[in-house]
Amino acid sequence: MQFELLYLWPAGDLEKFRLFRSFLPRRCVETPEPPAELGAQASIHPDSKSKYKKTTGLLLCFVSWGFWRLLRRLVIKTDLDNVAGPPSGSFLKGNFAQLFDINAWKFHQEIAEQFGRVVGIHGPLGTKQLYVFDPKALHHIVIKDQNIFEETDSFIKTNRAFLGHGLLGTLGDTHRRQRKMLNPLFSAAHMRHMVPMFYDVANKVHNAIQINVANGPQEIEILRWMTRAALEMIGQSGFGYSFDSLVEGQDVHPFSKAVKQFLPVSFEMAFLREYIFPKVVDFGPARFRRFVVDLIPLTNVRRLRDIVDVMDATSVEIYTAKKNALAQGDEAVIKQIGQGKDILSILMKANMEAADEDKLPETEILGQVHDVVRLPHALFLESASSTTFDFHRTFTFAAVDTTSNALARTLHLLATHPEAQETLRRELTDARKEHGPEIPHDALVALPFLDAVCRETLRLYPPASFAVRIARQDVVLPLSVPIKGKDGSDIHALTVPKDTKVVVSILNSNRDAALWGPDALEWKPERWMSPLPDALLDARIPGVYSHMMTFLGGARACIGFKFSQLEMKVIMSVLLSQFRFTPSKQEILWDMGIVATPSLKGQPRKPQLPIIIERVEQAV
Ligand code: HEM
Repeated sequence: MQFELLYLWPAGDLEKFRLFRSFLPRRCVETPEPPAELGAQASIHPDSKSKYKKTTGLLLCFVSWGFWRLLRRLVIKTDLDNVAGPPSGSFLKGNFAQLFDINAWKFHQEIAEQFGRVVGIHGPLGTKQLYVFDPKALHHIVIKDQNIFEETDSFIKTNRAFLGHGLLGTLGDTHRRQRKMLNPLFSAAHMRHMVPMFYDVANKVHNAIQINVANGPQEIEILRWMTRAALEMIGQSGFGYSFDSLVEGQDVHPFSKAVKQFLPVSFEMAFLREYIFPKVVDFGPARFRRFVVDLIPLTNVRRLRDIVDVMDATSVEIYTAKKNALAQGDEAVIKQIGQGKDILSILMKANMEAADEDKLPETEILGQVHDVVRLPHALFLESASSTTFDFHRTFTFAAVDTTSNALARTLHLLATHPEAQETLRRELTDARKEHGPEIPHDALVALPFLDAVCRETLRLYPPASFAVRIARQDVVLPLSVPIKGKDGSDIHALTVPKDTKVVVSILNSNRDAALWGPDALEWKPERWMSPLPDALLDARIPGVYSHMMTFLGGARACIGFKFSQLEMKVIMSVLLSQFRFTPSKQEILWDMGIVATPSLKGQPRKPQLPIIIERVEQAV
């Protein structure tokens, strides 16, 4: 088929037009160059009428097919039609806007209270979806039938576009291979090695705060410090790279700002991410997609592009520095790589030790910086980078926002629960008296109240409130407790049709009063100091962490959950033993987002958590 270009090009921008034309398939290159003055022009080939007819025919077929799919969806009944749920918010978006709003807390709570553990919700254009926190159904989704309930295309494709081919952007065998290689790095044994470095970072944060509060209590924006600390911890232990000196007044690494903005900006584009990106993300070569992205005038798209560029440039910088040091025979670096303690080193070490025939090609390690063929998915990442960079981006992104916001939440809760704060301080002070200021790994993880505070915070306030999966084939989803169908029947299991999206409600699973007891909505660290309710133990929640879904479960559970526990505990042991936290007078709102983030009521949304900090007298 021959294409004819009908162009409406801005006057005077001939260079851009030529670049655009160079991306077109060869058969389109006959496109005439526009007249010098450009402007709104139309060039229609005299023989083109029949071609337009063909095109119109094709378009009609496409629209009818879409219409048929839509009609089928509306007419053919499935088990999902019998599941009760809230009315649709709108035909175009279904319940999307209510579920994924930054203030969606109430909606999530209400649908759980009103409809129970399996809720029928509306997707865009009349599609049916499920919202689930029934324990047996969760077990099937994340463990038993995890190969059927996969991450959605939007999750995989957009993560791949923004973060590359790391764990968050891959499926199936590639994901399994990566997981197998990385799991040992997150074992309890390996975590021990990280403790001294974690203390080093925590002490620097302490020193920076100490300077501010030397003359009395001060209101300090603590989320910024938690983000800097979390980034530094993953930077050093993950990549042997220091992002930040953690000194007040010194410039924060641009990467730190980029990571902090990544999720809020992504969340603002949730609908686009979910329903539009997956359709366009594979279109044409990466350079072309990047060219198109540069033309899109939407502020959020530009912000996201710039954020991803910073993340990409930093990853390239880190990798290249190690690579060059290796090439020049820098003994210190080679020794460090030989020890294989950080993620990047593991990749490099594996390659150094592999037999010749098994060695990863340079392109896979160094990255096909301009190889747009091997990374056809890069949308924002013009420099289509390597697996190694992708690990870097994936981990910094996954590790920083989640843990820093969890830490900020914990400090905020302790500020609003002074008794719990004092109990914790006493426990930490005693331990420091016994073991010294850097409580060793085994003693630290065994502190019962510290552990209870972490668990309870991550139960009631999981940083990620939900995860979304899609059924790749028709599948039966059994339930622990039957639900009442709209027709009054008892439903023990549902046949979930292929392509149904399922929202796993981490939030409501963690707050299920039938399992946790009538005080499930209260923050009570003490609940972890006595045996947990039998109902909870019998329910067999499939989460990797303490009967909770906070870190999910199965093969795609959070790989860093022990890492995050340890860094939280180290930071809290240092800060709580020396500072007292009280709430700011400013009202804090927690935006649900992809990761729950604090901001100030009545002010333009900006992630921040002011908190009043003072030095504890006779701190140990
Ligand atoms: C409180 C802190 C954290 C929370 C609540 C959290 C939560 C989660 C959740 C819910 C998922 C599953 C996402 C999905 O499949 O939809 C996940 C995946 C992941 N997390 Fe975390 N995370 C935390 C900290 C960390 C840390 C510190 C790291 C790294 C050091 C990390 C690395 C990852 C990675 C790489 C994945 C993808 C795993 C895979 O698909 O195989 N996370 N996390």
